Amino acid sequence: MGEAPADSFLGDFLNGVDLKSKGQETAICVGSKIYVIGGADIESTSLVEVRIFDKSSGEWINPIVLGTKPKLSNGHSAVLLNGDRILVIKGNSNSDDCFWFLEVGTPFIGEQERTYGNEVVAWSKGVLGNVEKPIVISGPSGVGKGTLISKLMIEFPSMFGFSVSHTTRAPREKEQNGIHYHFSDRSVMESDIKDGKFLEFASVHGNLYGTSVEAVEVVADAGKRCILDIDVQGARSVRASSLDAIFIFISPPSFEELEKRLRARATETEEQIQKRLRNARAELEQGKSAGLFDHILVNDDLESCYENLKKILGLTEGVKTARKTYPELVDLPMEHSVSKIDQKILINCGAAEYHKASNNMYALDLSLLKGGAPGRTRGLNLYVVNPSTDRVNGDNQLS
Ligand SMILES: Nc1nc2c(ncn2[C@@H]2O[C@H](COP(=O)(O)OP(=O)(O)O)[C@@H](O)[C@H]2O)c(=O)[nH]1
Ligand SMILES: Nc1ncnc2c1ncn2[C@@H]1O[C@H](COP(=O)(O)OP(=O)(O)O)[C@@H](O)[C@H]1O
Repeated sequence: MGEAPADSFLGDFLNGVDLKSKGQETAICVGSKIYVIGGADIESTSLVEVRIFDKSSGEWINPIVLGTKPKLSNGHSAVLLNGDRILVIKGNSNSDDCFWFLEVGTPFIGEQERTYGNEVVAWSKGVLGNVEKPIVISGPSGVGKGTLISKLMIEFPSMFGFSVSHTTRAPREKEQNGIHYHFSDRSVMESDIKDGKFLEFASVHGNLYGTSVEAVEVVADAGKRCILDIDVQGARSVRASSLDAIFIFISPPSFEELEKRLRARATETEEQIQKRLRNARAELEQGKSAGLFDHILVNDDLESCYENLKKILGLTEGVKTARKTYPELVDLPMEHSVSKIDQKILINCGAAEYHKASNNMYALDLSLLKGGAPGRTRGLNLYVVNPSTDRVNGDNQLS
């Protein structure tokens, strides 16, 4: 327990201005709560601390803090967005590490608070620029998901990356750890799931499978479009998550053909084949669930199914490489001020001599934000503001 922040400290935002840069600590008011963000040891670049002052009870709360915490230098600004997350802009850092989001009231936070029965906040790193939507591919065992995905990865190596799942099942002969799956102990996987490291997980054919947050984010960090090969339960969980994806269900031409393929692959014992076939019937039913899959593809002739998959993904003749271009890095100085206009944040870096005269004012456009905790927050766009015309200059977009 401690004292409430001094009135002068809170004055501005209590008058309706939710911006405050105090160097070491910022305080943002959300409803009846004040979120105080700052380094405990401001002389070092310590990990940031978050405390909450509850105005109605007059008590301090130490929340459960999820996600990777940013290291704060002793200058940062904070802005409340949409009433459910706080944008924290670090001074003295460049644009691939200066934008962070502290989620305080998003659906993810609501879910976590129900799980923990405690006040929860979560950090999500902000990333400039965008990547195309991840692709979730589901379908019964033996339908040809892996075959279709390898064809895509071979034809478009720089465009797609595979989300490497964790599983407790034993590796097949040709499978490599870290490439096809992260083969894991059940106890380790269960403990990581408890720690919030997984985007989704499910028990499939008697084993535990799951997509870690990191598995998806490393692909996007590399500027690639992520492909997830997960079962229908996993697809449902991803639908409910912050990951905005395209959902494709692969269906067999007939149940007999599915059984034939599964047997011909010769990777499972008879008992495992029987289990997979039993589960296939339920999966084929669930694949038709309203609102779950955006596309259903029948994998009869492999080549024509692959052509249809490419069409769905917009891979017409001539498209061979990723469309993403990496944003230019920008250094933000320790001293800067921020103001919010609609979905844009104006960042004024002060003295013109610090930067080139034309580059000391930026606008951060947040209108296309995507993702969020437990993953990164993407879709941030940073523009140079031209001081002579005093408007956001779209031509100078840094991405
Ligand atoms: N929910 C979920 N399902 C997964 C994940 N990884 C793989 N699966 C699914 O688990 C099922 C079994 O996969 P696997 O053991 O590789 O066998 P296969 O489908 O017969 O090749 C398939 O339906 C996969 O789509 C995951 O991370 N999460
Ligand atoms: N359209 C197809 N026609 C015939 N065989 C196929 C077709 N698609 C895939 N296969 C074969 O079926 C088996 C199962 O395919 P796989 O990609 O491993 O399925 P999944 O990943 O969905 O379990 C493999 O031996 C594969 O070569």
